[in-house]
Amino acid sequence: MAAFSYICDSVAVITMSNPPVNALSSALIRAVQKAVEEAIGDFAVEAIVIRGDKGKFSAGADIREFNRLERGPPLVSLIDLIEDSKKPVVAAIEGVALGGGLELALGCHYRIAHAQAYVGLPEVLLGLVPAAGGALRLPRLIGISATLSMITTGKYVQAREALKLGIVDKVVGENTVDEAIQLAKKVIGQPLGSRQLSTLPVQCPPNVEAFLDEAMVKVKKQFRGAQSPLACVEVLRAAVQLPYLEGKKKERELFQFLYTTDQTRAQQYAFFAEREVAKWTLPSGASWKTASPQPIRTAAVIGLGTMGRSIVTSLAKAKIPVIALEQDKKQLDIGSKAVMSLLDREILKMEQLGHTEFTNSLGPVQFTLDYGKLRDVDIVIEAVFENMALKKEIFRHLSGICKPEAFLCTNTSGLDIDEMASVTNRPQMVIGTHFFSPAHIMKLLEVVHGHYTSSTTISTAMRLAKMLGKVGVLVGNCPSFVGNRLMRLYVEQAVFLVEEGSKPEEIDRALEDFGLAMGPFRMMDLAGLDIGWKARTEIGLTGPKLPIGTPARQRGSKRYSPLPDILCEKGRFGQKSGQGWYKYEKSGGRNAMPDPWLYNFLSEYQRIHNLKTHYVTQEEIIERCLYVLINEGFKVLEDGIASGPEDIDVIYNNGYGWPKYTGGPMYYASIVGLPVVLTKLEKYYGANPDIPDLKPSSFLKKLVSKGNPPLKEWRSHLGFQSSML
Ligand SMILES: CCCCCCCCCCCCC/C=C/C(=O)SCCNC(=O)CCNC(=O)[C@H](O)C(C)(C)COP(=O)(O)OP(=O)(O)OC[C@H]1O[C@@H](n2cnc3c(N)ncnc32)[C@H](O)[C@@H]1OP(=O)(O)O
Repeated sequence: MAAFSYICDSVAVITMSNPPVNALSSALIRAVQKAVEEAIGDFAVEAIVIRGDKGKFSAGADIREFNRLERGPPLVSLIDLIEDSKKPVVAAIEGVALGGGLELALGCHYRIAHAQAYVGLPEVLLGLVPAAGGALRLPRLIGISATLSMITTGKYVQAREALKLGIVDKVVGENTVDEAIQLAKKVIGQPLGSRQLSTLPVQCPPNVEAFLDEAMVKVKKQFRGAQSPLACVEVLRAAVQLPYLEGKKKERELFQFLYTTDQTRAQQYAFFAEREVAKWTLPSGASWKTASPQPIRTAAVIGLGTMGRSIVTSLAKAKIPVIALEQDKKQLDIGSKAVMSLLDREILKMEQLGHTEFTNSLGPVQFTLDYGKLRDVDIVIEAVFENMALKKEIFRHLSGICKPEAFLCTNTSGLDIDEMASVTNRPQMVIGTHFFSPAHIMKLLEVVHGHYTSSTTISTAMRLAKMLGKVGVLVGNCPSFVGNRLMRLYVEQAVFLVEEGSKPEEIDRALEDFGLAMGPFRMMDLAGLDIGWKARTEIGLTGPKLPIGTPARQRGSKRYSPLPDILCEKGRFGQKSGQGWYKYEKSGGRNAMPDPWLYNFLSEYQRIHNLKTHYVTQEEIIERCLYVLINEGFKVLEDGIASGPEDIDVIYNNGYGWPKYTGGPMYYASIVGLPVVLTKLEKYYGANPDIPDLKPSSFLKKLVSKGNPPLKEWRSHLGFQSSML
């Protein structure tokens, strides 16, 4: 770890070095400070360039140091030292300048960026605000409105957009450091006043107070429950209302407050959990370290339904040439139009951001009816609808056509990977890749490891996730895998609560107030109630296969609610039919309105089934819906379907709209306290013995009996003998 300087003509070049991302640890800050002081004091130096080692400027403050007590020299004073320098300082930005890294660059008098570099202030994603002057300098450079959008979302901005916004002075295609040195030489001796951002006025829209009030309302709505986006608006208010130095105090105060909250701890946990799940290990000893992913130069997607289209789009966005196959001309025409329209939208989005090169860098898409075209692809992703017989037929076919080295993936949300693998000539190269809709936007990829799947296949699928900009989470093969297995119980619990007297909108509101992106009833209406109905009909839970005489509200010894089936029988499929749990302005409408028809229907249903209703509190809604999900999470761990609680949390944070500021369901359980979760589950199971999913899992009980250990120790209490991974 070092920040060393060399002098090129009269320009000192200071290199920040702290692999892998040059995070600004105490030691690095100290080293940079020393180097800057030396350069300022050196008569031979007339200008300074600051760069990051190994093609990365800096990913910001070292997050790993956040929880440590010892602290080095503050980043803020280093940045002030740079800005106050009488010798011009140029930031040469390659790779990333994020958080404290961008704040440091904003302290420099000039910024040059490589075209592929990204800048951003993502502190909000860690439950914090920029606090090293970033929220005060940026609005002085690019204005309140653009700063607001950047700091409340934490989005990363590519160099060309940064140039358009005015964050950087120049974008170069190569030799960023040399260009920075040239610029530094050119500006030697020029006045620096207008380049010292802290001395400039904030660029405000007219009536800035009203603008900020409105922003606060919007941000509250958009990031329901999250504290840091609100603090971001507050820090901008301080930038507007207070002189720079006073603003700095406020920035620090807000940071200090957020720094002690549960939310920031949860978000930091979520950040590291996302990185942790990439480091998969199997009980056999195979792991991300030892397995070698194979190159993916070309791909094919089979089926151009909703999922297939967006998977093709996702591959094209990742610049992977893709062949899209459909079974007949009509489906191919419909599918190809849909894909082209998705790609057009992506191009438009990128062009609006100033990425003119994007159009040319999409992977080419070829549409075909001919399986023969798949002969040479490296990977095939089957994305036809959930029908085992059809999927097997396709896999049998692929087995005979594709080159022996080709990997065969299935996009299924819960079917048996081994059954599909068994009909191929390469079961070790078959793997589940469960995408989430829309696949070109959602970050999660559940990578499902079958009994035969080789470690090379796993590492290739995990590499694919990374190439697509997604978080891949390795899970075992069981019905519905991890995400949907937990989700089914959560949704079922919500329906039971409606039977017991609650209303869909009350349940949705309670869970949305908790922070979930969408409550279960709005979610069911959006996804389409007919999908679950079809699946339940196929397995005989309802419909003609249901044995005559089966009690309406019981399957085996378990409670069952036929409510969703009855809604479907009445043609209420959700948004697509204009009616479901809610009513909509029209078929395909999105505006969910409570439906008086449903209230009457529910009263009648409760009367027919002789149900005693009770007042369901918000607390009961949250606890029953979430704890049943969490309980299943413990069972998933016990069954060896996920290797640790982090995997479940990453799945929920990235695929199910779980509020990241609670860390994920398992982290949330650890904060509530496992003894509390256990006691509540025992209470609810006692009151509802016909819902066995409320019966506390033995792993939860074990952890409580071991004294409620912290989440990071849970894995060590799991036996590997039952691992499905
Ligand atoms: C009592 C309170 C005190 C009050 C004091 C008040 C005064 C306050 C003043 C100071 C305030 C400081 C303000 C600054 C805050 C920040 O800067 S917060 C950090 C902001 N930065 C980020 O959030 C960046 C996060 N990182 C990323 O987005 C990505 O990692 C990347 C940089 C884009 C690289 O991506 P990729 O190539 O895909 O690699 P990854 O796998 O993600 O990461 C590689 C490894 O690097 C680790 N890492 C990444 N960023 C950091 C970081 N900032 N700190 C530490 N470590 C980081 C990551 O964990 C990976 O590690 P391994 O898994 O071990 O390989």
